[in-house]
Amino acid sequence: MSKIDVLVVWPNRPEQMQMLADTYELHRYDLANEAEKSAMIEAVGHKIRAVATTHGGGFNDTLLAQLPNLEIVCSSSVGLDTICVQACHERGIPVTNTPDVLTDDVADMAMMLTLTTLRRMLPGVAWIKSGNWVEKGMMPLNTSLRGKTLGIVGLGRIGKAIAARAEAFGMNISYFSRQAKTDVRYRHYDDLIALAKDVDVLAPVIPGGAATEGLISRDVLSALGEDSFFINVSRGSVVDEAALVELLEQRAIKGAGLDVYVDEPNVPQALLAMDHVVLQPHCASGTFETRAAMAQLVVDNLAAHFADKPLLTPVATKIKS
Ligand SMILES: O=CC(=O)O
Repeated sequence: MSKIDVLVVWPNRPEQMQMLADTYELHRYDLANEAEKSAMIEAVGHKIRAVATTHGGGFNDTLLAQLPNLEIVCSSSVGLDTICVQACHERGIPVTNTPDVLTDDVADMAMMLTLTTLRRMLPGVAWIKSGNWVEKGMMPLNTSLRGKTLGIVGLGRIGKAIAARAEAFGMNISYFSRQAKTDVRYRHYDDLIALAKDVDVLAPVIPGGAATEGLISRDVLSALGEDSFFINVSRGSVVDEAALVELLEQRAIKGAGLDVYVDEPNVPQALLAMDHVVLQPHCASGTFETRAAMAQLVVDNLAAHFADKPLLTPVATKIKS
Protein backbone atom coordinates (compact mmCIF):
# COMPACT_ATOMS: atom_id res chain seq x y z
CA MET A 1 0.00 0.00 0.00
CA SER A 2 1.35 3.42 -0.85
CA LYS A 3 2.17 5.79 1.97
CA ILE A 4 -0.04 8.76 2.87
CA ASP A 5 1.32 12.03 1.45
CA VAL A 6 2.21 14.70 4.00
CA LEU A 7 3.41 18.22 3.18
CA VAL A 8 6.09 19.43 5.59
CA VAL A 9 5.77 23.21 5.67
CA TRP A 10 8.20 23.46 8.57
CA PRO A 11 10.30 20.65 10.03
CA ASN A 12 10.16 19.18 13.50
CA ARG A 13 12.69 17.62 15.85
CA PRO A 14 14.88 15.01 14.10
CA GLU A 15 13.53 12.04 16.05
CA GLN A 16 9.93 12.90 15.24
CA MET A 17 10.80 13.73 11.62
CA GLN A 18 12.21 10.23 11.37
CA MET A 19 8.97 8.81 12.80
CA LEU A 20 7.02 10.75 10.19
CA ALA A 21 9.35 9.64 7.41
CA ASP A 22 8.94 5.99 8.47
CA THR A 23 5.15 6.21 8.16
CA TYR A 24 4.37 8.82 5.52
CA GLU A 25 5.60 10.05 2.16
CA LEU A 26 7.03 13.41 3.19
CA HIS A 27 7.11 16.27 0.72
CA ARG A 28 9.71 18.72 1.99
CA TYR A 29 8.14 22.08 1.11
CA ASP A 30 10.34 23.52 3.87
CA LEU A 31 13.52 22.64 1.94
CA ALA A 32 12.33 23.88 -1.45
CA ASN A 33 13.02 27.28 -3.02
CA GLU A 34 10.11 29.30 -4.44
CA ALA A 35 10.25 27.71 -7.90
CA GLU A 36 10.53 24.21 -6.43
CA LYS A 37 7.61 24.92 -4.11
CA SER A 38 5.32 25.77 -7.04
CA ALA A 39 6.48 22.70 -8.96
CA MET A 40 5.95 20.50 -5.89
CA ILE A 41 2.41 21.72 -5.33
CA GLU A 42 1.59 21.32 -9.00
CA ALA A 43 2.92 17.76 -8.99
CA VAL A 44 1.62 16.45 -5.66
CA GLY A 45 -0.81 19.07 -4.29
CA HIS A 46 -3.82 16.87 -5.12
CA LYS A 47 -2.31 13.94 -3.17
CA ILE A 48 -1.51 15.78 0.05
CA ARG A 49 -3.71 14.59 2.92
CA ALA A 50 -1.91 16.23 5.84
CA VAL A 51 0.23 19.27 6.60
CA ALA A 52 2.87 19.45 9.34
CA THR A 53 3.89 22.97 10.29
CA THR A 54 4.75 25.32 13.15
CA HIS A 55 4.04 28.90 14.13
CA GLY A 56 7.16 29.96 12.21
CA GLY A 57 6.14 28.08 9.06
CA GLY A 58 2.47 28.96 9.24
CA PHE A 59 -0.17 27.78 6.79
CA ASN A 60 -2.19 30.20 4.71
CA ASP A 61 -5.35 30.30 2.58
CA THR A 62 -3.35 30.34 -0.65
CA LEU A 63 -1.64 27.05 0.11
CA LEU A 64 -4.86 25.60 1.52
CA ALA A 65 -6.63 26.34 -1.77
CA GLN A 66 -4.01 24.27 -3.63
CA LEU A 67 -4.55 21.15 -1.52
CA PRO A 68 -7.98 19.80 -2.56
CA ASN A 69 -7.69 16.54 -0.60
CA LEU A 70 -6.25 17.93 2.61
CA GLU A 71 -7.66 16.25 5.73
CA ILE A 72 -5.69 17.69 8.65
CA VAL A 73 -3.21 20.42 9.63
CA CYS A 74 -0.93 19.75 12.63
CA SER A 75 1.06 22.66 14.02
CA SER A 76 3.90 22.30 16.47
CA SER A 77 2.92 25.50 18.29
CA VAL A 78 0.31 26.69 20.71
CA GLY A 79 -0.16 29.95 18.81
CA LEU A 80 -2.29 29.82 15.68
CA ASP A 81 -2.03 33.37 14.39
CA THR A 82 -0.05 32.30 11.30
CA ILE A 83 -2.44 29.46 10.46
CA CYS A 84 -5.72 29.89 8.60
CA VAL A 85 -7.74 27.97 11.17
CA GLN A 86 -11.09 29.46 10.21
CA ALA A 87 -10.62 28.64 6.52
CA CYS A 88 -9.56 25.09 7.40
CA HIS A 89 -12.59 24.62 9.62
CA GLU A 90 -14.88 25.99 6.91
CA ARG A 91 -13.60 23.16 4.72
CA GLY A 92 -14.08 20.65 7.54
CA ILE A 93 -10.33 20.25 8.04
CA PRO A 94 -9.28 19.91 11.69
CA VAL A 95 -6.25 21.79 13.00
CA THR A 96 -4.18 20.64 15.97
CA ASN A 97 -1.76 22.63 18.11
CA THR A 98 0.41 21.95 21.16
CA PRO A 99 -1.10 23.42 24.33
CA ASP A 100 -0.05 22.45 27.87
CA VAL A 101 3.28 20.81 27.04
CA LEU A 102 4.94 24.22 26.69
CA THR A 103 3.23 26.02 29.57
CA ASP A 104 6.02 25.57 32.11
CA ASP A 105 8.86 26.59 29.83
CA VAL A 106 7.03 29.68 28.60
CA ALA A 107 6.17 30.65 32.17
CA ASP A 108 9.81 30.08 33.15
CA MET A 109 10.89 32.39 30.33
CA ALA A 110 8.50 35.09 31.55
CA MET A 111 10.01 34.84 35.03
CA MET A 112 13.53 34.72 33.66
CA LEU A 113 12.89 37.92 31.69
CA THR A 114 11.30 39.53 34.75
CA LEU A 115 14.23 38.62 36.99
CA THR A 116 16.89 39.47 34.43
CA THR A 117 15.30 42.82 33.60
CA LEU A 118 14.46 44.02 37.12
CA ARG A 119 17.69 42.71 38.69
CA ARG A 120 19.74 44.03 35.73
CA MET A 121 21.63 40.82 35.29
CA LEU A 122 23.09 41.61 31.85
CA PRO A 123 24.47 45.01 32.93
CA GLY A 124 25.93 43.09 35.90
CA VAL A 125 27.78 40.76 33.53
CA ALA A 126 28.95 43.76 31.50
CA TRP A 127 30.08 45.49 34.72
CA ILE A 128 32.50 42.64 35.40
CA LYS A 129 33.66 42.15 31.81
CA SER A 130 34.38 45.84 31.28
CA GLY A 131 36.55 45.99 34.38
CA ASN A 132 34.12 48.43 36.03
CA TRP A 133 33.94 46.37 39.21
CA VAL A 134 37.67 46.80 39.71
CA GLU A 135 37.83 50.42 38.53
CA LYS A 136 34.55 51.84 39.83
CA GLY A 137 33.44 49.43 42.56
CA MET A 138 29.88 48.17 43.01
CA MET A 139 27.43 48.52 40.14
CA PRO A 140 24.32 50.73 40.57
CA LEU A 141 21.43 49.15 42.48
CA ASN A 142 18.53 47.36 40.82
CA THR A 143 14.87 46.54 41.52
CA SER A 144 13.49 43.85 43.83
CA LEU A 145 10.56 41.63 42.76
CA ARG A 146 9.29 41.13 46.32
CA GLY A 147 6.24 43.25 47.07
CA LYS A 148 5.83 44.41 43.47
CA THR A 149 2.64 43.80 41.51
CA LEU A 150 2.61 41.84 38.27
CA GLY A 151 -0.29 42.67 35.96
CA ILE A 152 -1.08 39.80 33.63
CA VAL A 153 -3.20 40.53 30.58
CA GLY A 154 -5.15 37.35 29.87
CA LEU A 155 -5.11 34.76 32.61
CA GLY A 156 -5.16 31.50 30.67
CA ARG A 157 -3.01 28.43 31.24
CA ILE A 158 0.31 30.20 30.71
CA GLY A 159 -0.80 33.35 32.54
CA LYS A 160 -1.73 31.26 35.59
CA ALA A 161 1.59 29.42 35.48
CA ILE A 162 3.41 32.77 35.44
CA ALA A 163 1.27 34.02 38.32
CA ALA A 164 2.14 30.96 40.44
CA ARG A 165 5.86 31.52 39.86
CA ALA A 166 5.65 35.25 40.51
CA GLU A 167 3.83 34.63 43.79
CA ALA A 168 6.71 32.40 44.86
CA PHE A 169 8.97 35.41 44.34
CA GLY A 170 6.76 37.48 46.65
CA MET A 171 4.91 39.40 43.92
CA ASN A 172 1.24 40.37 44.08
CA ILE A 173 -0.87 39.44 41.07
CA SER A 174 -3.50 41.46 39.24
CA TYR A 175 -4.99 40.57 35.89
CA PHE A 176 -7.04 41.93 33.04
CA SER A 177 -9.77 39.92 31.40
CA ARG A 178 -13.20 40.82 30.13
CA GLN A 179 -14.79 38.79 32.89
CA ALA A 180 -13.46 37.96 36.34
CA LYS A 181 -12.31 34.37 36.81
CA THR A 182 -14.00 32.44 39.57
CA ASP A 183 -11.06 30.09 40.18
CA VAL A 184 -8.44 32.67 41.23
CA ARG A 185 -8.15 35.13 44.09
CA TYR A 186 -6.06 37.68 42.16
CA ARG A 187 -7.29 41.25 41.70
CA HIS A 188 -9.35 41.57 38.53
CA TYR A 189 -9.44 44.59 36.19
CA ASP A 190 -11.69 45.03 33.19
CA ASP A 191 -9.88 48.23 32.25
CA LEU A 192 -6.39 47.83 30.81
CA ILE A 193 -5.28 51.38 31.50
CA ALA A 194 -6.32 51.11 35.13
CA LEU A 195 -4.36 47.86 35.41
CA ALA A 196 -1.27 49.40 33.81
CA LYS A 197 -1.45 52.39 36.18
CA ASP A 198 -1.53 50.14 39.23
CA VAL A 199 1.15 47.54 38.45
CA ASP A 200 4.94 47.48 38.49
CA VAL A 201 5.32 44.86 35.76
CA LEU A 202 2.87 44.41 32.88
CA ALA A 203 2.86 41.14 30.94
CA PRO A 204 0.44 40.31 28.13
CA VAL A 205 -0.09 36.56 27.85
CA ILE A 206 -2.65 36.45 25.06
CA PRO A 207 -2.85 34.92 21.59
CA GLY A 208 -1.77 36.97 18.57
CA GLY A 209 -4.01 37.77 15.61
CA ALA A 210 -6.42 40.47 14.54
CA ALA A 211 -8.46 40.42 17.75
CA THR A 212 -5.51 41.40 19.96
CA GLU A 213 -3.41 43.48 17.56
CA GLY A 214 -2.08 46.59 19.32
CA LEU A 215 -4.12 45.86 22.47
CA ILE A 216 -1.18 47.08 24.54
CA SER A 217 -1.46 50.53 23.02
CA ARG A 218 0.61 53.68 23.53
CA ASP A 219 -1.94 54.78 26.14
CA VAL A 220 -1.62 51.54 28.07
CA LEU A 221 2.18 51.70 27.94
CA SER A 222 2.16 55.34 28.99
CA ALA A 223 -0.06 54.48 31.95
CA LEU A 224 2.56 51.97 33.07
CA GLY A 225 4.91 54.77 34.05
CA GLU A 226 8.61 55.40 34.50
CA ASP A 227 9.16 53.04 37.43
CA SER A 228 7.50 50.07 35.75
CA PHE A 229 8.53 47.27 33.42
CA PHE A 230 7.07 45.48 30.42
CA ILE A 231 7.51 41.74 29.78
CA ASN A 232 6.28 40.00 26.60
CA VAL A 233 6.37 36.26 25.88
CA SER A 234 3.13 36.18 23.87
CA ARG A 235 3.25 37.89 20.46
CA GLY A 236 4.90 41.07 19.23
CA SER A 237 1.68 42.04 17.47
CA VAL A 238 -0.23 42.53 20.73
CA VAL A 239 1.80 45.64 21.56
CA ASP A 240 2.33 48.96 19.76
CA GLU A 241 6.03 48.18 19.29
CA ALA A 242 6.96 51.62 17.96
CA ALA A 243 5.42 53.23 21.05
CA LEU A 244 7.19 50.73 23.29
CA VAL A 245 10.57 51.56 21.73
CA GLU A 246 9.91 55.29 22.00
CA LEU A 247 8.84 55.12 25.65
CA LEU A 248 11.85 52.97 26.51
CA GLU A 249 14.13 55.45 24.73
CA GLN A 250 12.61 58.27 26.77
CA ARG A 251 12.91 56.17 29.95
CA ALA A 252 9.16 56.63 30.34
CA ILE A 253 9.18 52.85 31.03
CA LYS A 254 11.99 51.57 33.25
CA GLY A 255 12.82 48.41 31.33
CA ALA A 256 11.53 45.56 29.20
CA GLY A 257 12.10 41.84 28.74
CA LEU A 258 11.01 40.67 25.29
CA ASP A 259 10.89 37.27 23.60
CA VAL A 260 8.61 38.32 20.72
CA TYR A 261 8.52 41.08 18.10
CA VAL A 262 6.24 42.39 15.37
CA ASP A 263 8.45 41.43 12.41
CA GLU A 264 10.48 38.42 13.52
CA PRO A 265 13.35 37.82 13.13
CA ASN A 266 13.83 41.56 12.64
CA VAL A 267 14.12 43.30 15.99
CA PRO A 268 13.88 47.12 16.08
CA GLN A 269 17.47 48.40 15.89
CA ALA A 270 16.91 50.86 18.72
CA LEU A 271 16.25 48.00 21.16
CA LEU A 272 19.65 46.45 20.48
CA ALA A 273 21.48 49.37 22.03
CA MET A 274 19.40 49.62 25.21
CA ASP A 275 20.89 48.25 28.39
CA HIS A 276 17.54 48.39 30.20
CA VAL A 277 16.06 45.85 27.78
CA VAL A 278 16.61 42.09 27.74
CA LEU A 279 16.00 40.40 24.39
CA GLN A 280 15.40 36.76 23.54
CA PRO A 281 14.86 35.34 20.02
CA HIS A 282 11.30 33.95 20.43
CA CYS A 283 12.51 30.83 22.21
CA ALA A 284 10.34 30.54 25.32
CA SER A 285 9.35 26.97 24.44
CA GLY A 286 12.76 26.24 22.93
CA THR A 287 14.04 23.52 25.24
CA PHE A 288 14.94 20.03 24.02
CA GLU A 289 12.25 18.55 26.26
CA THR A 290 9.37 20.81 25.29
CA ARG A 291 10.15 20.90 21.58
CA ALA A 292 10.25 17.07 21.59
CA ALA A 293 6.88 16.95 23.35
CA MET A 294 5.44 19.43 20.84
CA ALA A 295 6.84 17.44 17.91
CA GLN A 296 5.46 14.23 19.36
CA LEU A 297 1.98 15.77 19.46
CA VAL A 298 2.24 16.35 15.71
CA VAL A 299 3.17 12.68 15.21
CA ASP A 300 0.44 11.46 17.58
CA ASN A 301 -2.29 13.70 16.17
CA LEU A 302 -1.51 12.52 12.64
CA ALA A 303 -1.55 8.90 13.81
CA ALA A 304 -4.88 9.40 15.59
CA HIS A 305 -6.43 11.04 12.54
CA PHE A 306 -5.39 8.31 10.12
CA ALA A 307 -6.47 5.61 12.61
CA ASP A 308 -9.90 7.28 12.88
CA LYS A 309 -9.37 7.99 16.56
CA PRO A 310 -10.09 11.23 18.45
CA LEU A 311 -7.42 13.89 18.02
CA LEU A 312 -5.30 14.63 21.09
CA THR A 313 -5.25 18.41 20.83
CA PRO A 314 -7.76 19.68 18.27
CA VAL A 315 -8.27 23.44 18.00
CA ALA A 316 -11.88 24.37 18.72
CA THR A 317 -13.86 26.09 15.99
CA LYS A 318 -14.61 29.71 16.84
CA ILE A 319 -18.28 30.50 16.45
CA LYS A 320 -18.64 33.57 14.21
CA SER A 321 -20.54 36.31 16.00
O1 LIG B 1 5.27 30.90 20.03
C1 LIG B 1 5.24 29.72 20.11
C2 LIG B 1 4.05 28.93 20.00
O2 LIG B 1 3.01 29.47 19.59
O3 LIG B 1 4.11 27.74 20.30
